[in-house]
Amino acid sequence: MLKISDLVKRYGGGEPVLKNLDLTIEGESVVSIIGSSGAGKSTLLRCINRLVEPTSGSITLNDTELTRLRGAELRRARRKIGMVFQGFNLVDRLTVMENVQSGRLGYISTWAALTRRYPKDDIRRAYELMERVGIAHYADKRADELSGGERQRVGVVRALMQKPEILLADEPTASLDPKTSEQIMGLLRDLSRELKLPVLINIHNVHEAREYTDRIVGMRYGRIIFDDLPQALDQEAMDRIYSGSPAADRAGGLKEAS
Ligand SMILES: Nc1ncnc2c1ncn2[C@@H]1O[C@H](COP(=O)(O)OP(=O)(O)OP(=O)(O)O)[C@@H](O)[C@H]1O
Repeated sequence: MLKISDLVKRYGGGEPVLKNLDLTIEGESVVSIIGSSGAGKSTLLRCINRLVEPTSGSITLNDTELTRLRGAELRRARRKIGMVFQGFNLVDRLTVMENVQSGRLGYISTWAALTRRYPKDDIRRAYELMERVGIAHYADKRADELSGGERQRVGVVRALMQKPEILLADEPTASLDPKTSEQIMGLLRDLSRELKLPVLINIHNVHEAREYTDRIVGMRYGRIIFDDLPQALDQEAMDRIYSGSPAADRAGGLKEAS
């Protein structure tokens, strides 16, 4: 379970961009965060894995209070948080298998990693996961020879190799065409169920949030102003979340979804 309490983030001396946020996510649910550009969605995700340092408040993942950790303890705790990125963040010149195994860095010795002598169990797990997401036949291909959807599948497998306790996805479909986007969203939803893994997705596409996630959290000016089932996201709620924002901010809104 992820529990965020009274989270505040202020960059420099300015206004807080996260204002006393409370959010709890239980296992096996896929939660999307929507909101206009600048609402604080990425900052929230980055506070969870401490890429951004919260100003105050607490974030607890299962029994570990992430906000208190420093140094080696923080590095250990970060391994429990899988991350999937908009731009995939693969190493292009490495193979799919090498990219996937980089999810085990921090678990295996530097020597094993440098000489590509991955433990047998890690190779078995990598093949199982690659098989599951349909990229096992690309194991020896260079990452830059794959399509966007295939690259994102590599990104997902790399994150799962960490055996994470939660998966955070920061705009995971923003670089993909609509059909591939839906496949990746469907995959994240199915993996969440199969692995009993909570997944938190920062997403601009409201249609995908409604179709593929169990719960939608709407942010505006650093606050959560909507937190409900997808079917509760009606026009009035959309207007509250997006009023005054450019149309592009509500990509795939209610009209396109219906
Ligand atoms: N490193 C930083 N230093 C200063 N201000 C920042 C920094 N990162 C983000 N901000 C500000 O914090 C606010 C929230 O940004 P954030 O990126 O979290 O929003 P977002 O909802 O993810 O937006 P988008 O959908 O455009 O990615 C914005 O006003 C942004 O300018």
